[in-house]
Amino acid sequence: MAEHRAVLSLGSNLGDRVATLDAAVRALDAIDGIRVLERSSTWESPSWHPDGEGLSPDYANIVVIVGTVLAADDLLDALHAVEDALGRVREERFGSRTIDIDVVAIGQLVHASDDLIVPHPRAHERQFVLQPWLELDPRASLPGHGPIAELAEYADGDAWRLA
Ligand SMILES: Nc1ncnc2c1ncn2[C@@H]1O[C@H](COP(=O)(O)OP(=O)(O)OP(=O)(O)O)[C@@H](O)[C@H]1O
Ligand SMILES: Nc1nc2c(c(=O)[nH]1)N=C(CO)CN2
Repeated sequence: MAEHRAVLSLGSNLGDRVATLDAAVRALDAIDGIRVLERSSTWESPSWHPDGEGLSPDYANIVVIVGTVLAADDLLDALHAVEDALGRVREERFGSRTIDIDVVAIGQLVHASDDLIVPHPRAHERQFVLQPWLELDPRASLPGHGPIAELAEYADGDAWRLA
């Protein structure tokens, strides 16, 4: 399969957040079929949860752009393997975690299987995704939602550069 570009969002709000993000980027790059092409700086934001913001420790988030020859569902499996290797425990939905890796977009693909929805259904409203992504690719657009520069003007919440 030809290589395509995928946008990934990585987040951590437990332990040494930046060290975990660094380890996740290295682990992604080490996978056969995935190459890390670009990495944003680290952004911090209050934890988002459907019940309210700031109920758990602040997150550190980055966006990474990878080139991959993996099919969408295989890419998700590879991300889960990295999460598992870095000690993620799957507990409650939207709960605290050492590492979370989401597929934000794969080129202009629109895809929905039982396990994977692309674009990510909440990415367009998350500053902790839009701000680091804007840093890497200010002209990017999210299929079905439009230019991320416009989405960032309306998205709720706050995110600030950590490093
Ligand atoms: N674009 C996507 N990226 C990652 N996981 C996805 C995506 N679409 C669907 N999923 C599914 O969502 C399930 C739950 O993922 P996860 O635990 O990361 O959710 P969450 O991080 O709590 O919430 P959110 O997805 O809002 O960040 C995964 O097992 C996966 O099958
Ligand atoms: N700020 C922020 N909040 C979150 C994040 C995240 O990456 N950043 N991930 C979550 C996983 O469901 C839930 N809440």
